[in-house]
Amino acid sequence: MNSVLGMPTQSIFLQDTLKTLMRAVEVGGFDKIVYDYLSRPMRVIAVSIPVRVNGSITIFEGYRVQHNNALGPFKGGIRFHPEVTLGDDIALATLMTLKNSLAGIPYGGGKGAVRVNPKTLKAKELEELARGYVRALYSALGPDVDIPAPDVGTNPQIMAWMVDEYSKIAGKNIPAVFTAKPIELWGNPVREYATGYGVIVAAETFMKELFGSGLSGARVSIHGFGNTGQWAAYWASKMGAKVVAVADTSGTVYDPNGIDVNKAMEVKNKTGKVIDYPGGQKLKPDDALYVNADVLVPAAIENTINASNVSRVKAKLIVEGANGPTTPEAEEYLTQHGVTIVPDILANAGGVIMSYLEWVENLQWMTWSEDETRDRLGKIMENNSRKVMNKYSELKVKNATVRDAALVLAIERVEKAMKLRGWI
Ligand SMILES: NC(=O)C1=CN([C@@H]2O[C@H](COP(=O)(O)OP(=O)(O)OC[C@H]3O[C@@H](n4cnc5c(N)ncnc54)[C@H](O)[C@@H]3O)[C@@H](O)[C@H]2O)C=CC1
Ligand SMILES: O=C(O)CCC(=O)C(=O)O
Repeated sequence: MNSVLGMPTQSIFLQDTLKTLMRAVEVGGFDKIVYDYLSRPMRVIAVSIPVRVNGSITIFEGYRVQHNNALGPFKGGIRFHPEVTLGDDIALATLMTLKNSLAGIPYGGGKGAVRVNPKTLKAKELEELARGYVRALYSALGPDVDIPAPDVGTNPQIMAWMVDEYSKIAGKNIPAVFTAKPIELWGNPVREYATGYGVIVAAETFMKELFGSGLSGARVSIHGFGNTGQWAAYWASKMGAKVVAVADTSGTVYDPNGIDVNKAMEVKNKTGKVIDYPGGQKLKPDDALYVNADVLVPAAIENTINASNVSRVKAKLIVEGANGPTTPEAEEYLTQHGVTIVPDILANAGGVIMSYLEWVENLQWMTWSEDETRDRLGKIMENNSRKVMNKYSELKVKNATVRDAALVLAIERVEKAMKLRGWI
């Protein structure tokens, strides 16, 4: 099957995700049935969404992959991207099941996608697409069924339109069905920066463990300068690191003396291009992966560090802000060369952990303060990083990776839930 409603299903990302999952199932000594469950989604819903674009109707394909709900409602973002495939969406939903399990939150995993370049749509058209997605999927969503949030190409404004559409159909306000909403519409201020913040708490914890000192004075390079990358840069700099490179599709800004992160964020939000930053050397987008840095944060998209470029990476610690940025071949090379990778399902879990806290607030119609929430999130990220490190030191398999340890912990929790439910 090459397409569903026109959306391609092929995905190197999915093949790699399944390869990595199989490896962890073997490392952890799990039964084959566990792989059989986790290597396929429980449900895939494909919908057509008609939207009037420039006066005529365009039909967009929308998807929601509900991967596994043994631990609770399906949970994960919605991606608007012109090249996303259904296979990519399945890979992302699989990672959500594992991420939510490792995070210790009461969620299964899901992910949505629409094959669209949101930058080509006018605001009204984007709103119609967001509302159309909810109308088409209404019966499959719900605060105790499936709770979406943003991912690449979506944002709090889109969540606001979505929660409004869902509430209109339901005939009452139901805030807890979407997370990462604007603050004025039942959101929590921490969610905006939660993913990047969590990446940096994980980086700090691993730096201390591996090198005996935290991020202070360390050189950090950030590839991808959207929600995850910008806030990772911000918190790295706040924790005393020197951010030497930041990159988006317009290029890399490199300054070995350190970039003014606030200025870079201001420029990016004004012109849409980080390359407009006044100062530093201007390099190609992928050069941020290769600069001299102690810590590299890939925060753009999957398959960024792969067999073709891995030998150029110089950092000794890679902290995955993006989902699936390192292919298995690249990871094997890096492991052999003494590089530690803090895997996506641990490193970028700050976003969904904060979504969970927002959901708990919404279910009770209450709010916590920003400081209280960030503190709670930081502690969860630090504890989970330590749990993974401990598991890593227990693994007796040759060439085991931190990713293996994280996945084994994640699989253990889902396996227990599936056993208790009588699924396996
Ligand atoms: N937003 C969130 O809360 C979470 C996001 N993630 C993951 O983080 C990654 C980034 O997501 P967001 O920051 O939300 O997306 P975003 O759309 O806000 O930002 C993506 C950034 O990557 C850049 N980019 C894309 N391709 C690039 C390339 N080839 N070279 C250099 N830069 C490139 C874009 O220019 C943009 O600056 C994705 O893998 C996403 O799944 C993971 C957990 C939560
Ligand atoms: O906050 C959420 O539910 C979305 C998180 C997400 O999509 C991710 O972690 O990749």
